[in-house]
Amino acid sequence: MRKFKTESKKLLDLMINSIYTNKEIFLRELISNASDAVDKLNFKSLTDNDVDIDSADLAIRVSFDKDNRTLTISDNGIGMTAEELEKNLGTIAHSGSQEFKTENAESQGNDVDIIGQFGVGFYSAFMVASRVRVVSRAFGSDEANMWESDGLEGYTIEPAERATHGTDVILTIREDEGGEDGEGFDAYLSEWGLKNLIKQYSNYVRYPIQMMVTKHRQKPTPVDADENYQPEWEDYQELDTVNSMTPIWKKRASEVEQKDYNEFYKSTFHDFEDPARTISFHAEGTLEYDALLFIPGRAPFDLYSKDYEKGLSLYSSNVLIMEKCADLLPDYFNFVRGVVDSADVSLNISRETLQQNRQLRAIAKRVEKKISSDLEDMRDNDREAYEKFFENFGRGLKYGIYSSYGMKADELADLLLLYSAKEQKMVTLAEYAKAMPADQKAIYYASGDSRERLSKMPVVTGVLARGYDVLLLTADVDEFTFQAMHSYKAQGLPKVYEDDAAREAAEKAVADGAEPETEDRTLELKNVATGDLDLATEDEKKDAEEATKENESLFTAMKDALGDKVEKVAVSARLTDAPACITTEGPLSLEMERVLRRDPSAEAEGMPKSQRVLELNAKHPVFKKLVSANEAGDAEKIKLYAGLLYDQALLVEGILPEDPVAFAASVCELM
Ligand SMILES: Nc1ncnc2c1ncn2[C@@H]1O[C@H](COP(=O)(O)OP(=O)(O)OP(=O)(O)O)[C@@H](O)[C@H]1O
Repeated sequence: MRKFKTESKKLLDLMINSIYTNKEIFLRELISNASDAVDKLNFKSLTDNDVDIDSADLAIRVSFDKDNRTLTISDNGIGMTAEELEKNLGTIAHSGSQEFKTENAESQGNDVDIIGQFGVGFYSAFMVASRVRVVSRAFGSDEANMWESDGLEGYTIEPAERATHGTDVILTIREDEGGEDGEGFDAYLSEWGLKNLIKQYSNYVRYPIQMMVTKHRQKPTPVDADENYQPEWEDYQELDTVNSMTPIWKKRASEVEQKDYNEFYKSTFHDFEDPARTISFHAEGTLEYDALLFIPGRAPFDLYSKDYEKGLSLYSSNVLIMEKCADLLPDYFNFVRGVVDSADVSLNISRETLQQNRQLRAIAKRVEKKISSDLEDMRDNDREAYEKFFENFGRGLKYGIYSSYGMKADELADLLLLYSAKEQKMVTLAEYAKAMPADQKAIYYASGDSRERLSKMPVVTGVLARGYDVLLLTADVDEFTFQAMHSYKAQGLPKVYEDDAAREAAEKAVADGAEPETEDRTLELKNVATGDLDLATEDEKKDAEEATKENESLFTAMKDALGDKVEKVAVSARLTDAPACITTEGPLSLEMERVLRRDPSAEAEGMPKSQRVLELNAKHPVFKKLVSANEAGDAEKIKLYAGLLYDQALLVEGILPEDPVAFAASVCELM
């Protein structure tokens, strides 16, 4: 017996016990070796006239013998001589494939897709096998040899028999340890287990991977069968190609029909609906790769659960490296499914991940750009589909802005759709800004749990009455997103001229045929129910100031009656028809307070409270009643009215009075 070199022994031990996290990948490694061997012979036949083979015959075969616990991976590739067996399999970390690649680097072109590079993959067989035999006959030689080892001390090489060129790798599979934590080795001796592994890791290997599979058929009806004959069925075995070979992402988009993409999507990503969009591209440069991405037509049920795993499948030379490579997708595009395939990425030795995150980052950046521009295209050219997309996945985009504290707003803000109270449909922020009257200075929004209710709220109707649109936000995350964004940079708005002379000059220029001037403007996002909207005209402001001055004692009395429910009571500059409304000062709006309160831990942690203001409409008859009660010194009435106005203003916002019984009693008392 020849002994493994000492270093090799250590390495072998490392291989078997630590390099791989997943034992099942041994099959991927052995099939990749077989594919390399076939590829090398194919390459030779293309470059050497003496090598006469029919490339249609090149194939890999997987078979098993349950009774003897053997699994065999055969190929009719280039094979190995005794010396090559010694060099390639006797020395760990010697890669004949890497050598082949280097030797043929110049003439190689696109005709080969050699997978091997480290010279270790073969030994992963010992993770599942107690003994490995390799029977090989080099192309052009009439001798065969067998390499054999138990993966511990050493190996033997002896003459053997093989009818034609190629290699059989015969594994004696370890005994199954059974039980829940057992190794499940028996799966490597079963048709479905092997088929699944081939499909999972080696589906796109360029050469057919054949296996005898069991099929079911109806037996022919006997000639003498009468009407009582019951059809009989039988199992039979047939050699089948298990892998689908050509990776669809390597084909040009123009060569593939959408229905084929749809089929691929559905079968690969287990969806029953067609994807909403298919994005395929080929990147060239320092890092060459193909990518095929899908935007699903519906949200998977677990998208917003913590079990949901984002990621794209990463392939290298048609072999699966990682099922879900999370680094390839930002969180807000976590719904995208697809594949990235690159022969250029530097794999780590177990071929389970990459050595360099820099490469992943470069791919991820490009992938993100492609997704964004595809979404923009859908938004601009197929609004109906985009609305559906946004319904499914918009929450993630909003959350992306919020969780990055607005840093991702530049990338994501234009992908948002929001409901316009004026247009009564979903609009983008750019569309909102474009439709604004020239004097509008901010983007207005209201936030609550139903569009219906919001559109009737006095703070909303007040702003609408001034001719300004209001966005009605109804999702939990909406207002948090808007606060994180703070503002939106609208591009190409009609220029606003501060002084008349400049405006007239510009108008004249346009009349003379010049293009109207445009400008970019940063618009603050303002909640119509918080702070000062600064919408009142000079006259309105003056009226409000006067009413405030004249009724100071009334406001003090009402504030005293309401206690710490409100920060203050004041004259409103935003109400038109309603007698009163609740607004807030500071960053926390009523709606945000309500969303935060839904978190059960909020109360215990000392929930921040919004600073509420009871605003009164000085033009409303109710106000006159308050004034006369105050003049009459009727403190009881002021208290009753203050409480009622406060509760009903909250009711309009969809917030129940803190003490509904007291509220009902007050209404009765008034009646
Ligand atoms: N079926 C085969 N036919 C011909 N040569 C083979 C076969 N399997 C392995 N070899 C040779 O043995 C060498 C070592 O194989 P091994 O799987 O350990 O490494 P590799 O494929 O070169 O690299 P990697 O570790 O990246 O898979 C290969 O480079 C190849 O030259």
